[in-house]
Amino acid sequence: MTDPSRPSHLHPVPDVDDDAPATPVPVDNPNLPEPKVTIEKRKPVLAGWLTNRRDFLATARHAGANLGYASLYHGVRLPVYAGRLALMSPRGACRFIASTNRWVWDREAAPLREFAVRTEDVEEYMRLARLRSGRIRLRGLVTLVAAVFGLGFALWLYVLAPAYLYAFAAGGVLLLGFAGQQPDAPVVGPAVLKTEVQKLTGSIVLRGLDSIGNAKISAAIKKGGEMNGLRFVSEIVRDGPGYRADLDLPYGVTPEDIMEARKPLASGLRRKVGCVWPSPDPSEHEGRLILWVGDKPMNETTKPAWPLLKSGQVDLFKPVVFGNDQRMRDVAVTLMFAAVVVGSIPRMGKTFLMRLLLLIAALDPRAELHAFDFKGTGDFGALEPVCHRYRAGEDPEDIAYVLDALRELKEELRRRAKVIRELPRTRCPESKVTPELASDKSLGLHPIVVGLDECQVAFEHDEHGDEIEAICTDLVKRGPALGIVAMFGTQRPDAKSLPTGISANAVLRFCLKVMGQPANDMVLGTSMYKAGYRATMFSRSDRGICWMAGEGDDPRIVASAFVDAVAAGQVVARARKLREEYGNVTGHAIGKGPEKTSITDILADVLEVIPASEKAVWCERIAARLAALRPETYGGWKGENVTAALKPWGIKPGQVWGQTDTGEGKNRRGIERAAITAAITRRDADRAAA
Ligand SMILES: Nc1ncnc2c1ncn2[C@@H]1O[C@H](COP(=O)(O)OP(=O)(O)OP(=O)(O)O)[C@@H](O)[C@H]1O
Repeated sequence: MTDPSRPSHLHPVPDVDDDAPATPVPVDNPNLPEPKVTIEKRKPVLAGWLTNRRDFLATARHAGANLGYASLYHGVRLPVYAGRLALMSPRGACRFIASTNRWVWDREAAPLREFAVRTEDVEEYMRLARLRSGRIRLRGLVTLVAAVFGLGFALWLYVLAPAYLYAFAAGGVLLLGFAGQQPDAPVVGPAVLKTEVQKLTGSIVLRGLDSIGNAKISAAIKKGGEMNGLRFVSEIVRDGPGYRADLDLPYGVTPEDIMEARKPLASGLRRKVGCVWPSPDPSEHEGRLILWVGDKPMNETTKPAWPLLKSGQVDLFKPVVFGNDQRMRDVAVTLMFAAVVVGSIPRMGKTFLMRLLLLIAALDPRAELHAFDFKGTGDFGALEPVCHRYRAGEDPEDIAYVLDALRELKEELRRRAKVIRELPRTRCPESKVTPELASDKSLGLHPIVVGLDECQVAFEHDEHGDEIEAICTDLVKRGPALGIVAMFGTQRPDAKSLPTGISANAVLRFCLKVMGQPANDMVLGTSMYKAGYRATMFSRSDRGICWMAGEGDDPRIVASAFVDAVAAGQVVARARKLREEYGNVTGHAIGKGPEKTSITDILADVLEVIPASEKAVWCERIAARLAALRPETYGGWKGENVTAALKPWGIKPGQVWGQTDTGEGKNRRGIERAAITAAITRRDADRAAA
């Protein structure tokens, strides 16, 4: 049992002998030295927006834009303003006469004089009366002189320059109209209506935290915080377009607990959820929370332009800026030594993000680009002038092209592994491609970047899906060390579209909006949803915003830069120039495709081996004839290979009567020539329509 008289810092050691009393051991040694480490944080001399060029430009641009807008707004309303002010000028004139009258007769001091009369203070009254007569004399004189001079000036203008007189008169009318406005309905209203965003204060933060329903936090707030470790560690400051609060959470509570409850937290803070971004502080302990609350939701904040849009070159071995975080600070990505997975529901910006990553690769003149778009809409079309291999579509010949290109890459993997194995340790100490090796053209170890958008189409292909998956898994596992970066984009992140060999081994993961935990964890990695990294929290308007995992310790939210097809074309034009100078314009960019090892046109080949004189031929015979026609492609084919290859074209084998080599009559599975010609007609018509 615990001895209540024992000080709390004395804890019993485990009993060795059950009968002997537990020996108390002091835990808090009074002589334990202090760590003597004081952490100092200097406040910036100048406000952040004054020292950061981008912030300064953003502020100036914002002010300039408001000014321009206000000029335009009021400019078009000038005639209306003039009319309304003219209408109000009689009231203004009356007010002017009345106030001049009050001033001349010193009416403002009347209450004082009345007071002196009421209190029968003769002396005070006499003093005020003297003051009044002096004032009336002076003010009357001033008014008279002003009236005489004004009239004289008007007459002088009337004689010498009547146009000026009218201008002065118009100005006077407008001034009188201005004075005649009703205070609650001014003629000239604001062009830009401003709604003040509430300042973030300590009590608002505590109110928000209290509302997430965490028992430890609520108890700590009730007790006054400090007892359970809850405290602000520095004052709340402006940080980019929002406020930042740094606080220690109660013992045992982690930032992930808060990140999981962003919505109730936003409700407690009375902000949109897109404004509220709790995160851990990687440089501090596990209980430190950085709460950043933006003035506007992230998707409504204007993003800075992509720094590489107009100029610049890339070294794929170094981090390259590709987007911004919630505070609009640059976020960089290092593509080298990574395999990349991008997942989201449709229309959230997955293809744009893949294209952006391919543009980054294009700007490294050493890199070889392979871009495959199975959606077939030509989203990667802008990249064609810099691609070594490029294909858009999912027709059999497109799949055949990609397969040939991937087979080449498989060979390339083998070759690279051999080159690296044979290099001396001094040149290649870590058995992986280094920037120096990548720049040595004689070794052929330049970066290769392969992007497959809507990769599920390829992986689920009836005939070649397994082979494509095997090669891609190899690219993901061995590729990074050998300088090959493979990127996979899918709008259906499940085990079939993103095979486990790929999803489990990818280093860089980008998850735009997804609908549930399985898809979230499939893209970001196991248990990410539970840890609070949830791409389900994004709304449909959060296009281009994703969780990025794999760069840095913790996943982070990034709004990827917006580069549309036109801008992509401009970047590619620049990249092409860089590549021409470096001497790296190859393959598709100069009209060359991969070496054909797969079937390109099975229909044409089958038709070639079934002469018009034969109505139908057994599948095994077609296989033998195809092998004779193109041994490199069809060598080793059997009847079932023919059946599988023709299946995507809707051609099914039927029973065909024929004779064996020994002259015996038999019924076997075969293909009708007419079915092939019909399929070719259908295909050609579809292509013409497309
Ligand atoms: N970084 C971004 N910032 C803002 N808007 C973006 C961004 N990226 C994409 N968008 C917008 O989102 C739309 C959809 O983008 P995209 O075509 O890349 O989606 P997707 O996820 O690939 O769709 P699908 O799965 O149908 O191919 C684009 O038309 C674009 O306007």
